[in-house]
Amino acid sequence: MSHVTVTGLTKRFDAVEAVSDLSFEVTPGITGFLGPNGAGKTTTLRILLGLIRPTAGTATIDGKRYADLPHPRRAVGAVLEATGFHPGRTARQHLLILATGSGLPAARVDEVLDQIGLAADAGRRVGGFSLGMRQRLGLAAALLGDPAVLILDEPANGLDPAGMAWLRKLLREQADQGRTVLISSHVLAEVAQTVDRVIVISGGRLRYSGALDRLAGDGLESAFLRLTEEAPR
Ligand SMILES: Nc1ncnc2c1ncn2[C@@H]1O[C@H](COP(=O)(O)OP(=O)(O)OP(=O)(O)O)[C@@H](O)[C@H]1O
Repeated sequence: MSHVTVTGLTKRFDAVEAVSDLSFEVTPGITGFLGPNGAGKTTTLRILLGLIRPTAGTATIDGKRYADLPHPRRAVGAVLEATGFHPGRTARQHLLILATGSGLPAARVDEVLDQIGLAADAGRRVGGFSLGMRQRLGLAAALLGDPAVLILDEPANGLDPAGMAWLRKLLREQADQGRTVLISSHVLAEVAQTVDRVIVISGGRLRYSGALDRLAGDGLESAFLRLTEEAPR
């Protein structure tokens, strides 16, 4: 059973403490990682994915830091904001380079293109893709290694209502297959239809971790505001 564990995590950027002694556990199913702008979500996810070092504490996937995972792309698939795609490459070329670099079979490329609904556009240059198509391509890249953990930073950005419904269905299928899915958002209402559990942070600190329906009593938006207002930094 794959799990993500954050323990006593702190990250300081000069004078700013972006994350402060943060601890939580993410288990299989879909968990929303929520907080207002600047709450520390992206910083936490970047530490989890080994892109920046914490000042203190640990963030692990199945008990291992990202850098210590023997096959990172098979353990965790991630889509962070502003994923850079070379505009001159086609979607298929892009995925093939990633697959080859990670020792994954080339056959996975067409499987994920199909799964993500980009098969018909696989030969087009990414420079001509819409934001929603880029989001799909990012997801295709995350799914290449068939990982047990998916980490998605603001995956709904750029998706129209049909795209959102499609994303919800895809993530539910992943969770139903026993995967652990963590999705960040600064809008609770945006992910409320998608998630089972939520982790709410504000000012770099944990405000809530638990079932979504325990929050829903007094309305999701007001629960979110109550949890995240007056967060001391
Ligand atoms: N590289 C950096 N250098 C300096 N400060 C940073 C850096 N990265 C993040 N911060 C600061 O850390 C805090 C948390 O930022 P972070 O991007 O983690 O928040 P977030 O919850 O992802 O916000 P958003 O919803 O707006 O994306 C902010 O005050 C931000 O300005």
